[in-house]
Amino acid sequence: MMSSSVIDQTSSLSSQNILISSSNAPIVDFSVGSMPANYGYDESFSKEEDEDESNEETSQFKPRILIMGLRKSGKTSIKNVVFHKMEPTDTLFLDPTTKTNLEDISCCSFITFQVYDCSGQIDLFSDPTCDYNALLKGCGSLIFVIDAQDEDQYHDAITCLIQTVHKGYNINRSIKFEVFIHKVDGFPDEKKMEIYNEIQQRTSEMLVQQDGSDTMIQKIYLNYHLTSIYDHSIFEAFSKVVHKLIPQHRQLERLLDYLCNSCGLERAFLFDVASKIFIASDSLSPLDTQLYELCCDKIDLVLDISNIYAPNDIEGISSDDASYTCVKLNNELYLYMKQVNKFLAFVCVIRDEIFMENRGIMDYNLTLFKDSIKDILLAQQNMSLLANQTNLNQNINNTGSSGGQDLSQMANSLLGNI
Ligand SMILES: Nc1nc2c(ncn2[C@@H]2O[C@H](COP(=O)(O)OP(=O)(O)OP(=O)(O)O)[C@@H](O)[C@H]2O)c(=O)[nH]1
Repeated sequence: MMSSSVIDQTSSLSSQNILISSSNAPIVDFSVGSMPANYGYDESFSKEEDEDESNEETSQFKPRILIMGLRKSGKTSIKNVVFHKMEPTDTLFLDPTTKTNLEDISCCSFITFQVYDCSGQIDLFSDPTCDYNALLKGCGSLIFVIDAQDEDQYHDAITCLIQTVHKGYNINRSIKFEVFIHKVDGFPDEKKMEIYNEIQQRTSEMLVQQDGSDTMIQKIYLNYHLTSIYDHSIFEAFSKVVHKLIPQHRQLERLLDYLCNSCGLERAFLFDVASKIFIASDSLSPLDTQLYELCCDKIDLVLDISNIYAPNDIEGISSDDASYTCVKLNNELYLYMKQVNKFLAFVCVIRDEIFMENRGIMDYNLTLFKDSIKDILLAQQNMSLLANQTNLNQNINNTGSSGGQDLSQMANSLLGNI
């Protein structure tokens, strides 16, 4: 219904213009080990020689997401679809996970976190080979996946969730529990809401029952999402999980609010291009799922075009100031996309008459916006550096060894790239 014609591709469709010139892109310290190279992740960003060493040391400061759930609930599929661009239908052939996998995901400058994919085949809490204390201690968010298509297993899944919440909360009070009521594709909306309410109600009742009061349920952060890998709901839910782990999320939201107000935008997003997780969106109106899906499709379209014109060495989309892509929808709206840096893209929806009027203002404001993002990145890296320094000082105090050289190496690798 809303399809479209590309009215203004990047400056021209030569591969040089579509490709990001890495020399112009703001270079930041990313570790990208787990991401496929052809989704905009420049090897040269991550494969600096001494970076591995510093990544190892900084990895302990990355927020961690733990994915848990009963067997066959869809944990590995979620991870692969969101972070590895696996086609949903290919997940039908996935082997069962037999041990907990730790994976470093460094989607963009803001998200550097780790995902633990726990095996549903073994009970984490009774497995002697798994140090669940350490696992939960460093965990920022725990995603618990419940298979909504398997009504017979609801009870077991909820029992396991309650046990997990109890253990998790006792080990780490700040952990955020996110329940993915998964595989809801094919269900009508009423059925989805029915399952949602049922699971939420049963979980609350059992938590109160086990705890003997409602004290715990008032204190824990427990949130529910309806998800499926066959539509955008999994990306939306993961985005919401990630937002809570980004300390600068509110600042980014406010930046987008300013941009919407000053340029007359209907909606604005800051996307991680590779995963289509949106890092932030303006807070002026509630999230419109249809618009979000259109923006995701827009990213796919641009990546596809880029792949055609630069199939071998595609590393992203042009991030120079003059390049942007714009698609006119058949309802007087434009979808506008501009790469902010190697990993992040700004995507907005704007009315056509306002777009024509405000193009100059938009170009100017987007230049400022890109600079602000760079400042936020720098601030984040300084904070990581400070955290590392504190840790090193603690190590020095504990072991009596000198960590001065390590620290200066780390500082160079973190800040030298900006
Ligand atoms: N219909 C539907 N099927 C899904 C969805 N997500 C995953 N599946 C299917 O569920 C099955 C199990 O998925 P896995 O990702 O292997 O499940 P898991 O939780 O990692 O399983 P274990 O390795 O046993 O812990 C696969 O056949 C997937 O194709 C979904 O959103 N909708």
